[in-house]
Amino acid sequence: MLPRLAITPGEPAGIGPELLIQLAQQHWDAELVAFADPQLLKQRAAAINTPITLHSFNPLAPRAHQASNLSVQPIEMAHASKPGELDVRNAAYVVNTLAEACDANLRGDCHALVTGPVQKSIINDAGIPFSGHTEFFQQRCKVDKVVMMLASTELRVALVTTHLPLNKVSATITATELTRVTEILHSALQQDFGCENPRIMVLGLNPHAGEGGHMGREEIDVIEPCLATLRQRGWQLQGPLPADTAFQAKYLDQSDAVLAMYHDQGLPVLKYQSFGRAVNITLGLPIIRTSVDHGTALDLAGKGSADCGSFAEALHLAISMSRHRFTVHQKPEHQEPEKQKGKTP
Ligand SMILES: NC(=O)C1=CN([C@@H]2O[C@H](COP(=O)(O)OP(=O)(O)OC[C@H]3O[C@@H](n4cnc5c(N)ncnc54)[C@H](O)[C@@H]3O)[C@@H](O)[C@H]2O)C=CC1
Ligand SMILES: NCC(=O)COP(=O)(O)O
Repeated sequence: MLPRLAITPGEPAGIGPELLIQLAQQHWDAELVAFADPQLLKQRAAAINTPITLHSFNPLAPRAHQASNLSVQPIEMAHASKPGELDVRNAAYVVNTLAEACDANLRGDCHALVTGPVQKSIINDAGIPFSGHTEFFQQRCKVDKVVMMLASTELRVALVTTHLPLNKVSATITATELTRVTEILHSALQQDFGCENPRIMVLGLNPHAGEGGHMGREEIDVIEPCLATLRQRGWQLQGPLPADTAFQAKYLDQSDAVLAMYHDQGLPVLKYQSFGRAVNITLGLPIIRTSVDHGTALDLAGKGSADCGSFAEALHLAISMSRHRFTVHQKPEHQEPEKQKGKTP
């Protein structure tokens, strides 16, 4: 099968459009379909002095990727965009690209969705409540819960809470929430990452995982009992471990994923190790969605100097996940993870 990827370049003033233009220069064993304004893509290609030929996307006519070409599902911007300059008038355009690309996947016109970075603040400034792609696609796909996981070849980190102010984190970590997140992570590790009996390392919330209740009780009251219940299913769940000492080979070598309680507990570690090579994956959606590990980098936009490594990894992962999910009775090459060393498939 020829995987067809719906790709949203994200914030037009950011680096997303030029990263996509640069990646289009390479060979891809897939069809790449940009859900974007064709004028934006042409302008950004000219700005970085890179050729691009655009073709109208036709869901009925698969077109294998050719270097310097892109299929496009045109979505018009409200206003011409300048690199590095946010424009609140284009916020609705950004959201439209996400909605159309998501719907194309739900209809079965595309096999996976790969997103470039959006500027969450400008979307909110436009009066559109938006905390992230993760929550947006959860709502659009009408599922009750999804999980954000970032993965590199060395490490996978999933989050119990995502884009939430720190002062709301503790109250959000209930037994129900933690159970649901662990279930989604466990199932995704089995289905999409080839871990037959996933080993999950769970972090505590408080310093020293609560120091026996002297530095917070969430571990004793919520996390430990929840993990004990889940272990009755035969699941391999380690923890809750103190987050400051958990990220060492001794523990990581024995786990397929780390489950962190909140965004800035887990992601700085992963990004310190793998920034520019990691992929953000939304688990629990009915569609495949991967994304970059970085933001809009307005300071670099239009210069052609931003690193496209993470965007490339997001495309590769979307292709391999599509092949795995959409090819019946065929074991693709990447499906030997129990024996492989890397954390991304
Ligand atoms: N997937 C997404 O849509 C994401 C969006 N964001 C959004 O991006 C906006 C800016 O966020 P920041 O925290 O400033 O993060 P950022 O990732 O945009 O920038 C942080 C630093 O990393 C550098 N950087 C980022 N991507 C790079 C690349 N590909 N190559 C070379 N250098 C790169 C930037 O120049 C900057 O110095 C925010 O609105 C945030 O919400 C942030 C993370 C992910
Ligand atoms: N730190 C990850 C991030 O902010 C991207 O989140 P999302 O927009 O993919 O939900």
